[in-house]
Amino acid sequence: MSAQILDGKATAAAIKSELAQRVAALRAQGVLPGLGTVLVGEDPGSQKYVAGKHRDCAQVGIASIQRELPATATQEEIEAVVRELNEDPACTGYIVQLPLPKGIDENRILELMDPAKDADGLHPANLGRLVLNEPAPLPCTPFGIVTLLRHFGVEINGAEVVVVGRGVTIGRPMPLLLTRRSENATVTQCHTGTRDLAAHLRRADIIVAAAGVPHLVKPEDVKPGAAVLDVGVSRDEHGKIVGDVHPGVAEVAGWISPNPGGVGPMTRAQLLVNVVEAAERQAASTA
Ligand SMILES: Nc1nc2c(c(=O)[nH]1)N[C@@H](CN(C=O)c1ccc(C(=O)N[C@@H](CCC(=O)O)C(=O)O)cc1)CN2
Repeated sequence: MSAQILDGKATAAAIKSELAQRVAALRAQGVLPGLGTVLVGEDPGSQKYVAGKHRDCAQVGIASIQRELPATATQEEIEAVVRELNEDPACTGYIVQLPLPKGIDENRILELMDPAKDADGLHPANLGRLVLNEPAPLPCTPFGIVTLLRHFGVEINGAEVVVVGRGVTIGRPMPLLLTRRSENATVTQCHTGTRDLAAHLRRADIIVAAAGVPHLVKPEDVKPGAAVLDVGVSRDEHGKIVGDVHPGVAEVAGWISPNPGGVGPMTRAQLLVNVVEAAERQAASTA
């Protein structure tokens, strides 16, 4: 039997149509949410993701502010753009597209952002608030995964979840979201140093595969009926996406997120949620 599809594209469309109404309400109060993006370099994947973010903004009525720098940009030049967006009143939230080119101190750039405008939830103060269980913008991909699972009624409460990966955008924050009382999952974090990944995967009710290793999760390593989220993005020689999950997993799993069309569109939708919520907070504080 084939797994049910965790359709991120359709779920994101529903989120965006609800957001369009909230943006219209903000505009009626004279508040115009504006998303800024900082893109450094010419990585085709990053260019595509940023373009998608601005397409989404246009759909829901959020203004777009785009800053692009060449791959040769210095730390100081990137920091100058970050300082400018911190001060720009038209920019109510923004992101710095990651990864930044080699040699750039990414953490220093994230630290420089105004945490009140951090639409990615990656500023150290916001990650700290997540650890402390305080309200904060949530990192978009983990937030999108939780929303997707909830939307399709996949049981998270009490589930054994295995997260594969330890990067700052997904692997590190994902267990923080899943172990909140509202989600109540038990999480095992695996990574390239994990000795017997298959043994962990076989016990999981939910697998979040975010290692960037093509077809790392194989059908024989998945518990029948498990929910499997494919976050990995590698490319074949034609530029086509190859995920972390082997296609044969669809015959064993109970739920599977397509890739593309699963977690990617949810990442973008949750970014807009963060932008709208920040604008709503700003509107409330000036009312
Ligand atoms: N500042 C950030 N940088 C990065 C993040 C992030 O959350 N914040 N996450 C990833 C990339 N990412 C977001 O920027 C992202 C990945 C994928 C998609 C997406 O819509 N994918 C489509 C397929 C697009 C394609 O064909 O390549 C899909 O899955 O259907 C959007 C955003 C790293 N950097």
